[in-house]
Amino acid sequence: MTAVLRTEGLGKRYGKNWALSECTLDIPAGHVVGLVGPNGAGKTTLLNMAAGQLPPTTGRITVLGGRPGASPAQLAKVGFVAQDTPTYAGLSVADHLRLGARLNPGWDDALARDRIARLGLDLARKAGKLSGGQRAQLALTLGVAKRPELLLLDEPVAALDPLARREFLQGLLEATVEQELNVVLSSHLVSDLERACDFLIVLIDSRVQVSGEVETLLATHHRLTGPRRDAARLPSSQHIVSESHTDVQSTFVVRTEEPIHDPVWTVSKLSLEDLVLAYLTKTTANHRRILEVRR
Ligand SMILES: Nc1ncnc2c1ncn2[C@@H]1O[C@H](COP(=O)(O)OP(=O)(O)OP(=O)(O)O)[C@@H](O)[C@H]1O
Repeated sequence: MTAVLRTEGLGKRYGKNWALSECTLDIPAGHVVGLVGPNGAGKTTLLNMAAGQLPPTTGRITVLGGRPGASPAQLAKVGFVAQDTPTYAGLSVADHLRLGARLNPGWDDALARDRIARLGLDLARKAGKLSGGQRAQLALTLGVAKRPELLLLDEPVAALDPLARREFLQGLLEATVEQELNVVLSSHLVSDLERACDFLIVLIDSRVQVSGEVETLLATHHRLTGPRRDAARLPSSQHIVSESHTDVQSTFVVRTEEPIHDPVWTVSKLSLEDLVLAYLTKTTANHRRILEVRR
């Protein structure tokens, strides 16, 4: 099966700074993928490259088997809703639908109108007069009605209130099932992604820290709590994601395919949020170490 998104050593540099580096990913079809990371992690950069709006500095990227933005057919396969919910302030909701119909060969007008009606949006209202959340919903409608095979959404729920967030993500889930749509959506909040996504990419400081199916990630990451122990004493099959110690106690988050038999540990499961936080903690600790060495 063709991968939805495949990257190999992908990187983007602005001047001396890498916005994304050494990014290697293989996302199979049939997923709602959450791309999570703090501000400035490189999420938008990756999505822009997948949409064909930004050329890579290094490496390779293919989307649905093709080069992003390489042809009208490739462009038609990918829907992209950028971070600032791109709509035209002076155009009405109906104008946006007409524009969508004119620009997209696979436009599904019935789907678009049905969605707008369900959202209770007034067709005559100018986009500039909609609330931020309503504009986000309009932008999503335009993305979905294009009937792409892959929909890329950059922070789609950032402007929405909690109820609208839930409705938006629910609507997205329905669309993915009804239309066999693949989705990659970014957020810096794991809680947004927890309900909607079944595949996760954690991007921190321009690098992919971990990626995989949520179920597999949760099954292979564990928290170990027990008497104080040095990290060097953990078996090599246990990859340490984060660690913290008091005088008497140690807590590790480890990634391992192997069962954990050592009786000194109390082993507990992680939530998706715990898992992401563990990677964040690791990166912050590394940062501190680098700064200390430089001083
Ligand atoms: N056009 C640009 N010129 C220079 N630097 C840029 C440019 N675009 C992005 N960057 C830098 O690249 C890094 C990654 O930015 P990016 O927008 O991809 O992050 P992000 O994860 O989407 O962040 P956010 O959650 O804040 O939107 C940041 O350090 C940013 O300052």
